[in-house]
Amino acid sequence: MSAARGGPRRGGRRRASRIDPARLAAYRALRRVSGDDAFANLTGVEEFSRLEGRDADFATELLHGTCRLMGTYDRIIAAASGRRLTALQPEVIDVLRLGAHQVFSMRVPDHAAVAASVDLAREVIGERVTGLVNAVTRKLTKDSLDAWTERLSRDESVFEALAIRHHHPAWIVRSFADALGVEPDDPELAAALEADNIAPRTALAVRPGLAEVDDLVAHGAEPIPDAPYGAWFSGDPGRIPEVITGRAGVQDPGSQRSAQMLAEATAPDGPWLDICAGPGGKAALLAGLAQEAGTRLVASEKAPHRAELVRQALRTYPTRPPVVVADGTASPWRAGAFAKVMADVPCSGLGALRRRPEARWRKTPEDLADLVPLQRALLGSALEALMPGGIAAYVTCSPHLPETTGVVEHVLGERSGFSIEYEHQLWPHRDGTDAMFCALIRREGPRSST
Ligand SMILES: C[S@@+](CC[C@H](N)C(=O)[O-])C[C@H]1O[C@@H](n2cnc3c(N)ncnc32)[C@H](O)[C@@H]1O
Repeated sequence: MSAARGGPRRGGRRRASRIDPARLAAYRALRRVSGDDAFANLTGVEEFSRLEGRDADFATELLHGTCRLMGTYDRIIAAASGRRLTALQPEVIDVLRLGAHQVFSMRVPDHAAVAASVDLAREVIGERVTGLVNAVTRKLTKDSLDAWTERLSRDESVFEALAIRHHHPAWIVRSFADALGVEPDDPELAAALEADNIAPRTALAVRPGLAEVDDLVAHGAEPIPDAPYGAWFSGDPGRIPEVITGRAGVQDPGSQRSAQMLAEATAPDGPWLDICAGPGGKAALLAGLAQEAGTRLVASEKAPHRAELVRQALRTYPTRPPVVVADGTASPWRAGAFAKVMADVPCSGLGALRRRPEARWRKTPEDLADLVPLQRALLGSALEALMPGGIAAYVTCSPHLPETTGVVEHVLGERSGFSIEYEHQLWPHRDGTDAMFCALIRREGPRSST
């Protein structure tokens, strides 16, 4: 049995435990994700540090895949067990979730997935639950994932059915349909949802003036079309000298594009401001572009520890841009002092679901209740900081209309003398980027070109 098909190799020696280390580590990590609200990416790194090669790959796929499809697996487990999920012990649910992922989405033979789930249950919970785990996991193997989701979605509303088939909560399906402006039966909606089910490639961005894309290509990276500062990279970016020395960093091409759009817009002479700079990805790109344009960037961030990350991101520029700790909603800058302002506001993060396996199941529409007023206040403050003729970028890593065009319309509706010069929503399935929203908003006045 190959490791790819049957799971990780157990080695020839007899073990005290029948559980292979990869499944056990994946279970421990999943307990932290589902029980303690830990992040799967970070937890995986910690829990799998002692695993090597195939074991590490197997555990990572098992944890991330399980987290990504968790809501769907939960519905199937409830149906297969004939009980509400809340009637099951949390530890049992996690064993069954891992079993479901092996049965439905990994090349593990059914008998191996069932046996491994029963062994795991015995080891981490006790003999008394092995009968239940055996019966439910066996039942899962009776049908494919598609057959299960078709059956479970049959009597559901159109959005609920799409949610089950494409592994998202229904409110996010609705949100994407609204943002795309499509009916639920439009194939583009399915494509947008499916794009979230595929982990993105790692993208790097050089700091302008400190490194060239060719420097990254020399280490095996691949230039990204239409991203003058970006390159795709397979492998550990932490091993690239340009990343180690702060001359390049990891950054999605959608983020790169929003910084580039602001930098390339015409504006009067004057300094640039980033009012929500932490951890410093866009500030690092803007700082180099500002220097090339003969001006300087001021980076501002409310959280002191995130301001420190911005300082780290900017450390390699010979003329270090100032980093200040400030609440952007309190308009701490002199009104009209800046030619360009980046407002990359805190948001729901619905545009980066493909990056964080568990995120979609944690977010709720209620999260927006606090975010939208904050986003409005930050954009209002960004606009006040603009000099006549200056331009601001309002950016979210979300396509959710209330926090994208909804905020822009609200804020511009409250004041005169500003106009939208550009508005664009990127999508993973269309653009290969995170679903970043960017609006460029101009303050009326003369705009001599920089
Ligand atoms: C989406 S992140 C910015 C990402 C950053 N621009 C980058 O590219 O790395 C939003 C940031 O806004 C900060 N923030 C939240 N409330 C703020 C406020 N009232 N004033 C300034 N920054 C704030 C958060 O701490 C967070 O670092």
